[in-house]
Amino acid sequence: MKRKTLTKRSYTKRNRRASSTTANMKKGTLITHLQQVQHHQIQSSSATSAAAASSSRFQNVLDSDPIDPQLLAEDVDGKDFILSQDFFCTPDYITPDNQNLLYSFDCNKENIPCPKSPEKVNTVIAKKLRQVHPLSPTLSDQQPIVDIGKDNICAEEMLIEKPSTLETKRPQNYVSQSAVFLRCRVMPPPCIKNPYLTDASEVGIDPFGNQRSKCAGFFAAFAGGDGLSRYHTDFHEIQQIGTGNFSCVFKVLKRIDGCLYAVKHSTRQLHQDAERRKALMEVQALAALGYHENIVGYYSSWFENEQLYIQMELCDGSLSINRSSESITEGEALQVLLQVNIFHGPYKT
Ligand SMILES: Nc1ncnc2c1ncn2[C@@H]1O[C@H](COP(=O)(O)OP(=O)(O)OP(=O)(O)O)[C@@H](O)[C@H]1O
Repeated sequence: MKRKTLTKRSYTKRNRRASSTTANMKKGTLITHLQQVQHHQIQSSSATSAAAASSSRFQNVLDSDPIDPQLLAEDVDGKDFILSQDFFCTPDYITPDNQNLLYSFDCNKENIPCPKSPEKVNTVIAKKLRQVHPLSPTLSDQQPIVDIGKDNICAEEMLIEKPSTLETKRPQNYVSQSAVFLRCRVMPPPCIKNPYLTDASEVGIDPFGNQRSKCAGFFAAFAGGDGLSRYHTDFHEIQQIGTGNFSCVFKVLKRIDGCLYAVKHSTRQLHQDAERRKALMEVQALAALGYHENIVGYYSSWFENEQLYIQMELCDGSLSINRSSESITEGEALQVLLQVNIFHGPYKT
């Protein structure tokens, strides 16, 4: 950062040129420079009081302690000598950033009209939208209106229209900010390919498929009444792999971790508390059992659209015994019995 021998009130063009010259002078020309400055300060009829004081201080220094120009020239010669404000007893001012403004500002003139502050613009102000967490408690419908294109929900590029007294009319094509955030919240993320799974590619799904780019159409197909679907937000449904008495089971890809799971959900809506509690028993049993190689793994469960969803480990092949025509060996039969027995108590040999 440049430092200059610039007093606060010496913003005249002439003083600035002198100061600038001083700042640029670094080596071996001290005497010449001091004489020039002294001459300039004395001759200048338009010098300010601060400049005059500075000049007289400088004069005092020269008068009280005369310097042999020859000695000083020898001293200085060959050495880096920075002329600092310490020598001139002027304060250290850091170069202002907006010097252009100062150049055009002549402090010698009195009654300078104060520059007008920019008038408050009453028109629409375009502003970059701050990224706010969708669940932020500060969100409300009272916040500025967001104008977006139909399919463009990229929050950073959205323009906020500030309420204006002149513009009482809302544009036709607007949605509230909270609605936009809600829409962003439920937009499903891309399916991520899990690099730790060697057979992940066999799923055959474009992990960054086009489903996320057109969320409006996407949710029209899936969402329940409230437009939210955890199932479709978190999972990509691949195919149905089984049906039970009261449920159906789907092979799904979890978008965030790129792994395959089975999600089972009840086929009908569970309106009554008693129905829900009964359905939950399966979940609670699975959760309580914990991990066992012979028990299907349990991950999570939730109610959605009054249906119970259970996310489970995806088992190879079908658990249904639909091989009635095929004979099973005694060993296989024992294995099945063993696995079934786990649900009723520890197997003892
Ligand atoms: N985790 C899983 N992995 C692979 N396939 C599964 C899984 N869970 C269930 N299935 C398939 O879905 C079918 C039905 O599932 P499930 O056996 O849990 O239903 P159910 O208990 O018979 O039905 P309900 O719970 O409605 O009485 C199974 O026979 C099996 O083919």
